[in-house]
Amino acid sequence: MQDGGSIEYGQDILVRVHSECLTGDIFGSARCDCGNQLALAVQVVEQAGRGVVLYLHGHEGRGIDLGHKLMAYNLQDQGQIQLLELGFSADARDYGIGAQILRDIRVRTMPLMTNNPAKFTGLKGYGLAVVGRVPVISPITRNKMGHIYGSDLSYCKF
Ligand SMILES: Nc1nc2c(ncn2[C@@H]2O[C@H](COP(=O)(O)OP(=O)(O)OP(=O)(O)O)[C@@H](O)[C@H]2O)c(=O)[nH]1
Repeated sequence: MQDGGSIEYGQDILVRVHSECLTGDIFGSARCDCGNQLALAVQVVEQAGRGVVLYLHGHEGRGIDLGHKLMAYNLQDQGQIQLLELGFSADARDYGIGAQILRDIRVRTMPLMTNNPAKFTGLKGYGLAVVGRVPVISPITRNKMGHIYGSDLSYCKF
């Protein structure tokens, strides 16, 4: 967790709740934009002079864990999208712990840095309110570009 500046009364605190991604965050994989988004979030908080970057463990592969994510990547490479058929959820992440951590450090209302509207509902409750969304538009990755330009394989969407 990076906490830049003072939280004071916890109002309008810029927050990024980042799901762990070993391949993207640590190794800079171009299969997803996680690494770029993390770097951008840290930079935006630094520039704002105040904010929180919360790095959530247990979220790897959108909650299906690293091993299954790597299996998904292999299936992608073979041109198959079978993870849902194998019984995995499209998004198994739980934001309860993240919400409690934010509450603990006295965040109350926050503009949230995300491109995913599902995070809004996940972080409600525990006395927290999401009062706006700040898009996290990071440099496009090679694989995402492939997706935009017509590949059938959504790089992160299963
Ligand atoms: N299941 C699955 N998860 C992936 C894949 N590629 C990256 N991830 C994971 O997806 C998580 C990030 O989810 P994203 O959909 O990129 O973004 P988000 O967190 O929902 O939304 P943002 O706040 O906009 O970043 C990380 O935990 C990554 O490890 C993939 O191909 N399949």
